[in-house]
Amino acid sequence: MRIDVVSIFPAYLDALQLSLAGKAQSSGLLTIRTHDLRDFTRDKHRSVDDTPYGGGAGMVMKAEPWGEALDSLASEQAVIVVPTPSGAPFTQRTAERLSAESHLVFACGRYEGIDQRVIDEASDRWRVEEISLGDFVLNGGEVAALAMIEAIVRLVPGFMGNPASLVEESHGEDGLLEYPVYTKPASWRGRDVPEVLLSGNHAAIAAWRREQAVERTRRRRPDLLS
Ligand SMILES: OB(O)c1ccc2cc[nH]c2c1
Repeated sequence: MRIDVVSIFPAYLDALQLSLAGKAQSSGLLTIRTHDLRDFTRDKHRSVDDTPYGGGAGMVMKAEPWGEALDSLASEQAVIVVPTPSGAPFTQRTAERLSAESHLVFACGRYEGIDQRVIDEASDRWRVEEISLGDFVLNGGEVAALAMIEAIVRLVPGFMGNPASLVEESHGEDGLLEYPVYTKPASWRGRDVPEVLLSGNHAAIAAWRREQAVERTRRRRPDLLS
């Protein structure tokens, strides 16, 4: 999988070179490249924003540099992912679906957003997905892109050292939250690990974990059970 990220703050995405993402890149499983939108400007001031038509507070990202950036970076099969508070919710299903793509281009907006004509023109040429990380507003798309990319790449076959660790995660196929987990010591500050987990009775452990997952989901996310 190839991922390109375009931003006026490309250093925000340096974290992607760490941990698993870095390893996957050295193994050739994954190629992640970040790009400075200002490198696609043509004026001496390297302008990326201007005042909004119709008035209003803040600035809007200019169409020209974005058009040049997407022309240069997006392959025919690319999916252009635009993090935005006005997008469709990003869920584990979204991550699963995008993890099967060969090329993702993340367009990280700032200010009041990107000139709508960029999205409209791109939509005539590539698949474009405007996606929200959640019902809150960040100052730009970079943090959302970091979160989405991590959720996506960990699902790419061969990325995770132990694929089995993906099976019983929150928001997995059963739609439940993860059960509570414990490790040594068996007693800590007067709190003991649940007996069943020390029993060696795998059927009983599985049943307890399922029960805990359902109960946790019912308490914290009843919407997932409806
Ligand atoms: O909350 B967000 O995901 C988000 C994404 C993009 C921009 C651009 C300006 N503010 C933004 C917020």
